Amino acid sequence: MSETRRLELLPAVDVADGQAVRLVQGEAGSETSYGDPLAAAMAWQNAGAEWIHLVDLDAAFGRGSNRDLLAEVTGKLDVKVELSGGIRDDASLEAALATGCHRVNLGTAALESPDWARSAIARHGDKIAVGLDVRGTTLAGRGWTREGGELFETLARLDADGCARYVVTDVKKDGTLTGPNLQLLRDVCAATDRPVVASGGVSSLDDLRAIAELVPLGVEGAIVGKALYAQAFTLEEALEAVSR
Ligand SMILES: O=C(O)c1ccccc1N[C@@H]1O[C@H](COP(=O)(O)O)[C@@H](O)[C@H]1O
Repeated sequence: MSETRRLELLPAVDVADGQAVRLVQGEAGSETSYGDPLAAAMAWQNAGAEWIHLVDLDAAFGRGSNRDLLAEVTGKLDVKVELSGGIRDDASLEAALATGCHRVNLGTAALESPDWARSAIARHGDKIAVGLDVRGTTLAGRGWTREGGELFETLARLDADGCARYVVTDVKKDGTLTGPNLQLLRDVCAATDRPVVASGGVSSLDDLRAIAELVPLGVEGAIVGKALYAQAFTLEEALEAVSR
């Protein structure tokens, strides 16, 4: 008898100007600061996290880099790290992988440099995930400021290229505490046999339970950001909520 997998939770640590921040719908200037990124990541690790979703927002926006800081944070954590933001060429990819992170997310590069993304996937297999950040079914890149094609066409291309996993973010939900876009997750799971990590909008333990219901469809994990920082629930409560 096959056993249903438990939903993985990935607390998010998004870094801008050296600080852990949360944005609303990815809008530059909407950030609330939550202090030292290492302290934030350690707090989630100490609360039982198996993963940290670690994002260099300045690199994603193309306005700077927190590369050394993110490498230091990754090196000090014992849990798995999913690293993203500004990974767009061989140099940034090699630097990201050299941190010892468990995997990296490609965003803009998967939209704008399909040949390079294909080659990165071929070279690194499941060390690479692609972030599909959407408004409706229109993909967004470059700090979510530029449109990057149609979701399902891009998904088909990336599936054919062997992409191992997708991190699906509803940009309009991100940082809003208005609940995840469950239909988007169902639609993506119906279009691919690769695992999907859900991102954007989680506000409550019931939201996490609702995402956990999608595990049999292919949802593997959920990124949780604002709700944890706003103390809507604790990570311990979240882990307990998805454990059964
Ligand atoms: O996570 C955010 O809030 C966010 C906001 C605006 C842009 C990107 C954001 N996060 C993640 O950054 C990477 C994309 O970076 P790039 O395009 O590869 O440079 C992706 O994982 C987004 O989800």
